Amino acid sequence: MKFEVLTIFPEIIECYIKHGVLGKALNKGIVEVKVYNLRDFTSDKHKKVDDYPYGGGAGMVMQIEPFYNAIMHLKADEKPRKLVLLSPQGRKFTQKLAQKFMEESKAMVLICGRYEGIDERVKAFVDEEVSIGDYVLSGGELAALVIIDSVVRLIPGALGDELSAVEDSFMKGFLDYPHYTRPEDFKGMKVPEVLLSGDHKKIALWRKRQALKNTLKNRPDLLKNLSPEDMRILKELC
Ligand SMILES: COc1cc(COC(=O)c2cn[nH]c2)cc(-c2cccnc2)c1
Repeated sequence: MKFEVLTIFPEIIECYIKHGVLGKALNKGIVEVKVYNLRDFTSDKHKKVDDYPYGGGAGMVMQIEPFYNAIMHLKADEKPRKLVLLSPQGRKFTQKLAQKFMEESKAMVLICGRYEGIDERVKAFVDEEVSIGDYVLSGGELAALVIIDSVVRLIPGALGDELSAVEDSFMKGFLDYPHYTRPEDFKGMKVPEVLLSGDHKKIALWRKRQALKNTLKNRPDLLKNLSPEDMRILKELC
């Protein structure tokens, strides 16, 4: 899978992708990330990318020309790609959408805005407008990294044998169970006995109960389409 990122701060993306799971996936050749500086697609000596908003108002708006020039440059190879604009106004990004992007897109262009936003006419060249949450960031770069990270984790082989995205809690429709590791007793805070029992059936049941308990407490909105067994456990918790 290939990600092409349009941004005025390429170093934000380049720094992050060298580390962890993404770094390994890049080294394995499972994913490719190319970052383009929008200032390289300007036509003035000051490499201007923003201007005052028509109609007045606070702040600056990013101009269409650098985005247009960059998108036309990418499209010159005539390869299919999904163009995604990161914005607070976009449709909500979820694990389900990450799965859809991984399954359907061989290449994605992630378009990062800053300032008060970008010229609305850029959207004529975009396939999707996506938000990672109900808050305003200083720029789309963090949102682009969230999308790259969550989609790459789903690519078969990206996580290696030790991890599996399929096991990720959101893939199962609820929050994760608690995790513990050594020491068994930290200043009197002990690891739950069941996890030391070696009884894998009991451990699995305990983990399911804990996951449902956490989900009921923090994200009841996720509790739908439960299996009869999960519903039974949930009823015990209520
Ligand atoms: C493309 O237009 C944008 C993009 C961004 C950066 O992205 C996010 O904030 C984001 C992406 N997913 N969830 C949030 C921010 C603004 C913006 C800034 C100030 C006031 N109002 C809007 C505009």
